[in-house]
Amino acid sequence: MTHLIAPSVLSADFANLQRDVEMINASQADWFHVDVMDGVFVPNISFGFPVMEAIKKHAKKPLDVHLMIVNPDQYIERFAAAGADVITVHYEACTHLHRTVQAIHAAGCKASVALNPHTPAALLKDILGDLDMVLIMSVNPGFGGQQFIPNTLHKVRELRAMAALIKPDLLIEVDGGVGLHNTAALLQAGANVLVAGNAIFAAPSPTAMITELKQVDGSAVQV
Ligand SMILES: O=C(CO)[C@@H](O)[C@H](O)COP(=O)(O)O
Ligand SMILES: [Fe+2]
Repeated sequence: MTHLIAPSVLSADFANLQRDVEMINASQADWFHVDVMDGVFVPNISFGFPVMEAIKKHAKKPLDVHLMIVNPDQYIERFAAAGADVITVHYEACTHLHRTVQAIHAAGCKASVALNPHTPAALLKDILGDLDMVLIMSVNPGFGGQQFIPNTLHKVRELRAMAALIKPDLLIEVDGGVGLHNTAALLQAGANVLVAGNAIFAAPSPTAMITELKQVDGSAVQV
């Protein structure tokens, strides 16, 4: 499988949301990355169900929903009903993570767990076999446009090695500060889903940037 590109709608122009959704539909992007922030788990509030439903109404590609909220269990079914295809919950927000993952699957979605920059990949060992994806945060969650934390590369490599034994087809998504400068290295380390917000929406041509990110070949890079 070649890698997937998931533009982060958080960086879109919300006053022209339909235009930006159509741009992603017509581009080589694979998923819509939808960042939900509650102002408690992270120091920012983004949007909730009405905006997500508006995105879903026009989106022709899967919705990859990144829940930066406390008590995600309370809302799994509603996010599934609002059109989520992949649901990511944070390791740091779930006391009974196995139960949460089961609830995501029962709601008909792919299940994914996100790790904050300080959370070791090894903590997922006993649940990896139940996951479809792991999201590695390469910035502290809460805002778009932040700088990539370099230790992420090491963490992706470590997780890919762990997954080789337990879950070889695991998707590894990297989220935060991703752009043309680090895409090849991330692919080489073992990532296969890349979220990009600022790199795409601040580019002179977002569509062309998506094509460029999609065409990066990680095989030739040494990291
Ligand atoms: O989850 C988050 C931030 O918490 C991300 O999805 C960002 O929205 C990515 O934006 P860039 O760092 O690529 O600008
Ligand atoms: Fe995100």
